[in-house]
Amino acid sequence: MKIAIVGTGYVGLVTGTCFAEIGVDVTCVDTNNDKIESLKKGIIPIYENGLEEMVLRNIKAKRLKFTTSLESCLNDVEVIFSAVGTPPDEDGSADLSYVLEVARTIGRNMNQYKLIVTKSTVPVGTARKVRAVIQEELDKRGLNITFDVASNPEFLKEGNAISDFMSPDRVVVGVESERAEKLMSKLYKPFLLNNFRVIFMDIPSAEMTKYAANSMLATRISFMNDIANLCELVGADVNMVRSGIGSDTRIGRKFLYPGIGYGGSCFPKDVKALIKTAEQNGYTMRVLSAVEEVNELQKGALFDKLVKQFNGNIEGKNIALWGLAFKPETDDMREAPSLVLIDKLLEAGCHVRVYDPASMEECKRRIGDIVYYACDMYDAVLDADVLMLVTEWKEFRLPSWAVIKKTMAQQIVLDGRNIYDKKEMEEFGFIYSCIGK
Ligand SMILES: NC(=O)C1=CN([C@@H]2O[C@H](COP(=O)(O)OP(=O)(O)OC[C@H]3O[C@@H](n4cnc5c(N)ncnc54)[C@H](O)[C@@H]3O)[C@@H](O)[C@H]2O)C=CC1
Ligand SMILES: O=C(O)[C@H]1O[C@H](OP(=O)(O)OP(=O)(O)OC[C@H]2O[C@@H](n3ccc(=O)[nH]c3=O)[C@H](O)[C@@H]2O)[C@H](O)[C@@H](O)[C@@H]1O
Repeated sequence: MKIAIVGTGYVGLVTGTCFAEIGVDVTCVDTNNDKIESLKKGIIPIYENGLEEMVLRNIKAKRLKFTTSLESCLNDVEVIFSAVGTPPDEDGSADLSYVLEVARTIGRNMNQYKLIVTKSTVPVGTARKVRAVIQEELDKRGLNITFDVASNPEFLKEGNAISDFMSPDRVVVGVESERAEKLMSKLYKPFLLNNFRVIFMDIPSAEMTKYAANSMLATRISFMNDIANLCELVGADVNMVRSGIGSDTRIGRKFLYPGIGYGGSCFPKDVKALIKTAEQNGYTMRVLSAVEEVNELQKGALFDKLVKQFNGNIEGKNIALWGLAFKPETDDMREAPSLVLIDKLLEAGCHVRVYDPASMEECKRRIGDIVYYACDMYDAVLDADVLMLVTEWKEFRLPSWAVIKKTMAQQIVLDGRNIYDKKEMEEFGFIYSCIGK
């Protein structure tokens, strides 16, 4: 089977490579020429565990190709997945210009049946717009060609993308025709041979499912951050509370970790977009507005602890930051809480030394040389008054505290991800504070 994937970002590249891995003939398309030239050589533009080997293997097997021209491969393929970006518009709603541009190119160039699948996260009604744009282009060309549109939102997590895609909890597919349903079943069957978990539904429900899923996960995080903040005030330990409530199977253990707020390219943008969709339909998403508000405040949690620790006198303090990415196992810094923290620290006159195993280049690209980029985690804490743990990378979990203690000017650790043990840290001689304890 031959398919095209348009957009070779986190989602498109993983989708294309995973389909190639199960034997599909895949052409990945992107308008970014540099990206495509690198990919042709097997150099991948993102940090994602296991992806590079898989890309190289499938290029070698000639199942994975890259091009900047959708036109050139369009009439060779039956199914086109669109995985281009849907960034937030100025008012928070999803910007559909890339999605509709892809639809227009398809309408202008297709000569026989196509199934056009939207994988990007898009608001309800987008598939209808995609269909209308393609039809408009076909009408201009005076052609009467049958085509289907489908919605197949993606639920992979960065850092775990390949395994999420290869063995998903479920695949959600919105379709309008039997032909489309058959094609999508055929494509996903190899991933789910012994336990077929493709949930077929109407297209608006599939589009809505994606926003509801991300919003539910964001809600759990903000709820736990609220609980954590209250735990601190009343003398409870949120880690205990988390384990106490998480063992109720109705609640479950996942996504209950308090921290310094959720970031990334999706939770912030998708929560905003759903609030906007409701607004456009005369409804108010009260819970989600609170989720957003709690998250914005939570990004300041470590800074507030720092201010409290020094009774407001933080000017000139040396602060070491471990972690920059919005979560471990990725170099992605979109909406990363670290950026908000760095801003606050610099504005207050602190000196900031940072270290992240994967995001140093990305951070330089975003903020330049306004902070010191340490060569490793130990270099970052040199003469530091305070160490702030921002992203819970594995290599930060069991550091050599004896070395760190000697290196730091003052022994203060503020843990934004609750990965250290308070008692142990105090025994080592550190002043230690985390979230919700
Ligand atoms: N990043 C993630 O973990 C997840 C993202 N999503 C959704 O998937 C969509 C894509 O997200 P990412 O992969 O993170 O975006 P990205 O920004 O990493 O990649 C998008 C790619 O599309 C390309 N592009 C834009 N217009 C194009 C066009 N007309 N033709 C060909 N290529 C074009 C861009 O050059 C870019 O390489 C978004 O809607 C996002 O919300 C869904 C699940 C997970
Ligand atoms: O639509 C998307 O793009 C994706 O968004 C999230 O995936 P991702 O953003 O890659 O990362 P997560 O692991 O969900 O983490 C998001 C943020 O929440 C924070 N988080 C997560 C879990 C938790 O318990 N506590 C918490 O603060 C993380 O630190 C991170 O900043 C969803 O988990 C994916 O299912 C979805 O496909």
